[in-house]
Amino acid sequence: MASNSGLAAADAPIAVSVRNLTRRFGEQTVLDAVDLDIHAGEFVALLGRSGCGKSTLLRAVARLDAAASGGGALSVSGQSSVLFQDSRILPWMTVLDNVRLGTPDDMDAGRARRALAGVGLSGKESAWPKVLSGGEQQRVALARALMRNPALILADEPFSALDALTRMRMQSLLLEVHARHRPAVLFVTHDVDEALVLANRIIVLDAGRIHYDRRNPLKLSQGRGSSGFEAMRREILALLGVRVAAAADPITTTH
Ligand SMILES: Nc1ncnc2c1ncn2[C@@H]1O[C@H](COP(=O)(O)OP(=O)(O)OP(=O)(O)O)[C@@H](O)[C@H]1O
Repeated sequence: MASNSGLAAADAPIAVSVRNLTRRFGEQTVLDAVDLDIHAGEFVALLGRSGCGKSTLLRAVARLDAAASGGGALSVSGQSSVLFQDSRILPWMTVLDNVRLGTPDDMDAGRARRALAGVGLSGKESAWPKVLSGGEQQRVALARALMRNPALILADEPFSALDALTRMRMQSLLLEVHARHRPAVLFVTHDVDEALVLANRIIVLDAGRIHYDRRNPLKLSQGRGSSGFEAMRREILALLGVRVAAAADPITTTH
Protein backbone atom coordinates (compact mmCIF):
# COMPACT_ATOMS: atom_id res chain seq x y z
CA MET A 1 0.00 0.00 0.00
CA ALA A 2 1.27 3.48 -0.81
CA SER A 3 2.66 5.40 2.13
CA ASN A 4 1.47 8.81 3.02
CA SER A 5 4.00 11.53 3.56
CA GLY A 6 3.92 12.43 7.20
CA LEU A 7 1.39 13.86 9.56
CA ALA A 8 0.03 17.26 8.74
CA ALA A 9 1.95 19.81 10.78
CA ALA A 10 -0.14 21.31 13.53
CA ASP A 11 0.74 24.72 12.12
CA ALA A 12 -0.51 23.88 8.59
CA PRO A 13 -3.31 26.20 7.54
CA ILE A 14 -6.79 25.23 8.62
CA ALA A 15 -8.85 23.74 5.78
CA VAL A 16 -12.07 23.27 7.73
CA SER A 17 -13.20 24.98 10.86
CA VAL A 18 -16.44 23.93 12.54
CA ARG A 19 -17.58 25.76 15.66
CA ASN A 20 -20.51 24.95 17.84
CA LEU A 21 -22.32 23.02 15.11
CA THR A 22 -25.68 21.73 16.24
CA ARG A 23 -28.21 19.75 14.22
CA ARG A 24 -31.59 18.65 15.47
CA PHE A 25 -34.20 16.58 13.72
CA GLY A 26 -37.38 17.22 15.66
CA GLU A 27 -36.66 16.31 19.29
CA GLN A 28 -33.47 14.45 18.38
CA THR A 29 -30.17 16.32 18.78
CA VAL A 30 -27.82 14.57 16.36
CA LEU A 31 -24.91 17.03 16.56
CA ASP A 32 -24.47 18.82 19.85
CA ALA A 33 -22.21 21.89 19.62
CA VAL A 34 -19.46 20.14 17.68
CA ASP A 35 -16.09 21.89 17.30
CA LEU A 36 -13.62 20.53 14.75
CA ASP A 37 -10.58 21.89 12.91
CA ILE A 38 -8.99 19.98 10.04
CA HIS A 39 -5.63 21.18 8.77
CA ALA A 40 -4.46 21.22 5.17
CA GLY A 41 -3.18 17.80 4.16
CA GLU A 42 -4.69 16.04 7.14
CA PHE A 43 -6.54 12.76 6.52
CA VAL A 44 -9.26 12.37 9.14
CA ALA A 45 -11.33 9.21 9.54
CA LEU A 46 -14.72 9.68 11.19
CA LEU A 47 -16.03 6.61 13.01
CA GLY A 48 -19.04 6.03 15.24
CA ARG A 49 -21.97 3.73 15.82
CA SER A 50 -24.70 3.60 13.23
CA GLY A 51 -26.95 6.65 13.47
CA CYS A 52 -24.51 8.71 15.57
CA GLY A 53 -24.44 11.55 13.05
CA LYS A 54 -21.37 10.93 10.86
CA SER A 55 -23.17 11.60 7.57
CA THR A 56 -24.98 14.54 9.13
CA LEU A 57 -21.64 16.12 10.06
CA LEU A 58 -20.19 15.44 6.61
CA ARG A 59 -23.24 16.86 4.86
CA ALA A 60 -23.06 19.97 7.00
CA VAL A 61 -19.39 20.52 6.10
CA ALA A 62 -20.25 19.93 2.42
CA ARG A 63 -22.97 22.56 2.79
CA LEU A 64 -25.54 20.03 1.63
CA ASP A 65 -27.61 20.72 4.73
CA ALA A 66 -28.48 24.37 5.04
CA ALA A 67 -30.35 23.80 8.30
CA ALA A 68 -27.24 22.53 10.12
CA SER A 69 -25.81 25.49 11.94
CA GLY A 70 -27.69 25.99 15.18
CA GLY A 71 -26.01 29.34 15.56
CA GLY A 72 -22.57 27.84 14.98
CA ALA A 73 -19.97 28.71 12.37
CA LEU A 74 -18.46 26.75 9.50
CA SER A 75 -15.65 27.78 7.22
CA VAL A 76 -13.99 25.79 4.46
CA SER A 77 -11.03 27.31 2.66
CA GLY A 78 -11.05 26.45 -1.04
CA GLN A 79 -13.08 24.00 -3.09
CA SER A 80 -14.45 20.80 -1.68
CA SER A 81 -15.51 17.61 -3.47
CA VAL A 82 -17.75 14.88 -2.13
CA LEU A 83 -17.53 11.12 -2.70
CA PHE A 84 -20.50 8.96 -1.79
CA GLN A 85 -21.02 5.23 -1.42
CA ASP A 86 -22.49 5.15 -4.92
CA SER A 87 -20.44 6.88 -7.57
CA ARG A 88 -23.27 9.16 -8.77
CA ILE A 89 -21.89 9.19 -12.28
CA LEU A 90 -24.44 9.86 -14.99
CA PRO A 91 -25.35 6.78 -17.09
CA TRP A 92 -26.11 8.80 -20.24
CA MET A 93 -22.64 10.36 -20.42
CA THR A 94 -19.33 8.77 -21.34
CA VAL A 95 -16.64 8.39 -18.71
CA LEU A 96 -14.76 11.41 -20.10
CA ASP A 97 -17.85 13.62 -20.11
CA ASN A 98 -18.69 12.57 -16.58
CA VAL A 99 -15.25 13.66 -15.46
CA ARG A 100 -15.56 16.96 -17.34
CA LEU A 101 -19.02 17.64 -15.99
CA GLY A 102 -19.22 21.08 -14.47
CA THR A 103 -15.90 22.25 -15.85
CA PRO A 104 -16.11 25.19 -18.21
CA ASP A 105 -14.20 24.70 -21.47
CA ASP A 106 -12.79 22.31 -24.05
CA MET A 107 -9.31 22.62 -22.60
CA ASP A 108 -10.55 20.44 -19.79
CA ALA A 109 -10.67 17.35 -22.02
CA GLY A 110 -6.89 17.10 -21.65
CA ARG A 111 -7.09 17.56 -17.91
CA ALA A 112 -9.90 15.03 -17.68
CA ARG A 113 -7.79 12.50 -19.60
CA ARG A 114 -4.91 13.10 -17.21
CA ALA A 115 -7.24 12.77 -14.21
CA LEU A 116 -8.47 9.45 -15.62
CA ALA A 117 -4.89 8.30 -16.17
CA GLY A 118 -4.16 9.27 -12.56
CA VAL A 119 -6.82 6.83 -11.33
CA GLY A 120 -5.75 4.04 -13.70
CA LEU A 121 -8.54 4.47 -16.28
CA SER A 122 -6.65 5.40 -19.44
CA GLY A 123 -8.43 3.84 -22.41
CA LYS A 124 -11.87 4.03 -20.77
CA GLU A 125 -12.62 7.61 -21.83
CA SER A 126 -15.34 6.66 -24.33
CA ALA A 127 -16.86 3.89 -22.24
CA TRP A 128 -20.40 4.12 -20.85
CA PRO A 129 -20.75 3.85 -17.07
CA LYS A 130 -22.87 0.68 -17.27
CA VAL A 131 -19.93 -1.34 -18.60
CA LEU A 132 -17.69 -0.33 -15.69
CA SER A 133 -17.22 -2.35 -12.52
CA GLY A 134 -18.15 -0.81 -9.17
CA GLY A 135 -14.50 -0.05 -8.45
CA GLU A 136 -14.03 1.58 -11.86
CA GLN A 137 -17.12 3.72 -11.28
CA GLN A 138 -15.64 4.93 -8.01
CA ARG A 139 -12.39 5.71 -9.86
CA VAL A 140 -14.41 7.90 -12.25
CA ALA A 141 -15.99 9.63 -9.25
CA LEU A 142 -12.51 10.21 -7.80
CA ALA A 143 -11.19 11.60 -11.10
CA ARG A 144 -14.20 13.92 -11.30
CA ALA A 145 -13.59 15.04 -7.71
CA LEU A 146 -9.95 15.83 -8.52
CA MET A 147 -10.91 18.03 -11.50
CA ARG A 148 -11.95 20.69 -8.99
CA ASN A 149 -8.48 20.73 -7.39
CA PRO A 150 -10.20 20.32 -4.06
CA ALA A 151 -8.58 21.60 -0.89
CA LEU A 152 -10.94 19.20 0.87
CA ILE A 153 -12.33 15.79 -0.04
CA LEU A 154 -15.41 14.70 1.88
CA ALA A 155 -16.02 10.97 1.59
CA ASP A 156 -19.05 9.11 2.95
CA GLU A 157 -18.20 5.40 2.99
CA PRO A 158 -17.08 5.51 -0.64
CA PHE A 159 -15.69 1.96 -0.70
CA SER A 160 -18.18 0.12 1.49
CA ALA A 161 -20.11 -1.41 -1.42
CA LEU A 162 -16.97 -2.84 -3.04
CA ASP A 163 -15.57 -6.35 -2.66
CA ALA A 164 -12.63 -6.72 -0.27
CA LEU A 165 -9.90 -6.79 -2.92
CA THR A 166 -11.26 -3.85 -4.90
CA ARG A 167 -11.68 -1.98 -1.67
CA MET A 168 -8.00 -2.47 -0.76
CA ARG A 169 -6.99 -1.29 -4.23
CA MET A 170 -9.16 1.82 -3.86
CA GLN A 171 -7.68 2.53 -0.43
CA SER A 172 -4.24 2.31 -1.97
CA LEU A 173 -5.28 4.61 -4.83
CA LEU A 174 -6.74 7.14 -2.43
CA LEU A 175 -3.49 7.19 -0.45
CA GLU A 176 -1.55 7.79 -3.67
CA VAL A 177 -3.90 10.60 -4.66
CA HIS A 178 -3.60 12.09 -1.19
CA ALA A 179 0.19 11.96 -1.29
CA ARG A 180 0.17 13.62 -4.74
CA HIS A 181 -2.39 16.39 -4.16
CA ARG A 182 -2.40 16.72 -0.34
CA PRO A 183 -6.03 17.71 0.12
CA ALA A 184 -7.53 17.62 3.58
CA VAL A 185 -9.82 14.58 3.80
CA LEU A 186 -12.78 13.83 6.03
CA PHE A 187 -13.59 10.15 5.49
CA VAL A 188 -16.64 8.49 7.08
CA THR A 189 -16.27 4.76 7.57
CA HIS A 190 -17.63 1.92 9.70
CA ASP A 191 -14.43 -0.01 9.24
CA VAL A 192 -11.81 0.54 11.95
CA ASP A 193 -9.12 -1.21 9.90
CA GLU A 194 -9.83 1.08 6.96
CA ALA A 195 -9.55 4.10 9.25
CA LEU A 196 -6.22 2.87 10.66
CA VAL A 197 -4.81 2.18 7.20
CA LEU A 198 -5.86 5.50 5.67
CA ALA A 199 -6.01 8.23 8.23
CA ASN A 200 -3.50 10.43 10.05
CA ARG A 201 -6.12 11.17 12.65
CA ILE A 202 -9.11 9.24 13.95
CA ILE A 203 -12.26 10.76 15.39
CA VAL A 204 -15.11 8.87 17.03
CA LEU A 205 -18.47 10.59 17.26
CA ASP A 206 -20.85 9.57 20.05
CA ALA A 207 -24.05 11.14 21.36
CA GLY A 208 -23.60 14.17 19.15
CA ARG A 209 -20.09 14.94 20.36
CA ILE A 210 -16.52 14.14 19.41
CA HIS A 211 -15.72 11.43 21.89
CA TYR A 212 -12.23 10.47 20.75
CA ASP A 213 -9.74 12.40 18.66
CA ARG A 214 -6.29 10.94 18.21
CA ARG A 215 -3.43 11.04 15.79
CA ASN A 216 -2.73 7.72 14.13
CA PRO A 217 1.01 7.24 13.82
CA LEU A 218 0.61 3.58 12.92
CA LYS A 219 0.22 3.68 9.18
CA LEU A 220 3.57 5.42 8.86
CA SER A 221 5.52 2.82 10.78
CA GLN A 222 3.55 -0.38 11.29
CA GLY A 223 1.13 -2.24 9.08
CA ARG A 224 -2.02 -4.26 9.56
CA GLY A 225 -1.51 -7.04 12.08
CA SER A 226 1.33 -5.37 14.04
CA SER A 227 0.90 -5.15 17.81
CA GLY A 228 0.53 -1.35 17.74
CA PHE A 229 -2.13 -1.61 15.05
CA GLU A 230 -4.02 -4.28 17.02
CA ALA A 231 -3.89 -2.28 20.26
CA MET A 232 -5.31 0.85 18.68
CA ARG A 233 -7.86 -1.20 16.76
CA ARG A 234 -9.11 -2.78 20.00
CA GLU A 235 -9.24 0.56 21.76
CA ILE A 236 -11.45 2.05 19.05
CA LEU A 237 -13.58 -1.10 18.71
CA ALA A 238 -14.25 -0.94 22.48
CA LEU A 239 -15.46 2.65 22.07
CA LEU A 240 -17.82 1.37 19.38
CA GLY A 241 -19.13 -1.30 21.75
CA VAL A 242 -17.22 -4.21 20.25
CA ARG A 243 -14.96 -6.19 22.55
CA VAL A 244 -12.33 -8.46 21.07
CA ALA A 245 -11.05 -10.64 23.92
CA ALA A 246 -8.09 -12.32 22.21
CA ALA A 247 -6.91 -12.89 18.69
CA ALA A 248 -8.70 -16.23 18.28
CA ASP A 249 -11.82 -15.39 20.28
CA PRO A 250 -15.14 -14.49 18.72
CA ILE A 251 -16.14 -10.83 18.65
CA THR A 252 -18.86 -9.88 21.12
CA THR A 253 -20.86 -6.70 21.17
CA THR A 254 -21.85 -4.90 24.33
CA HIS A 255 -25.15 -3.61 23.05
N1 LIG B 1 -33.30 14.27 7.08
C1 LIG B 1 -33.46 13.68 8.25
N2 LIG B 1 -34.64 13.73 8.90
C2 LIG B 1 -34.82 13.16 10.11
N3 LIG B 1 -33.84 12.49 10.76
C3 LIG B 1 -32.65 12.38 10.16
C4 LIG B 1 -32.39 12.98 8.87
N4 LIG B 1 -31.10 12.73 8.54
C5 LIG B 1 -30.59 12.01 9.56
N5 LIG B 1 -31.51 11.81 10.53
C6 LIG B 1 -31.30 11.08 11.77
O1 LIG B 1 -30.12 11.54 12.37
C7 LIG B 1 -29.39 10.46 12.96
C8 LIG B 1 -27.97 10.46 12.40
O2 LIG B 1 -28.02 10.08 11.03
P1 LIG B 1 -26.70 9.95 10.16
O3 LIG B 1 -27.09 9.48 8.81
O4 LIG B 1 -25.90 11.19 10.28
O5 LIG B 1 -25.94 8.79 10.97
P2 LIG B 1 -24.63 7.98 10.60
O6 LIG B 1 -23.74 8.02 11.81
O7 LIG B 1 -24.04 8.46 9.33
O8 LIG B 1 -25.26 6.53 10.44
P3 LIG B 1 -24.80 5.24 9.61
O9 LIG B 1 -23.48 4.87 10.17
O10 LIG B 1 -25.85 4.23 9.93
O11 LIG B 1 -24.74 5.63 8.16
C9 LIG B 1 -30.18 9.21 12.68
O12 LIG B 1 -30.93 8.89 13.82
C10 LIG B 1 -31.07 9.60 11.52
O13 LIG B 1 -32.27 8.88 11.55
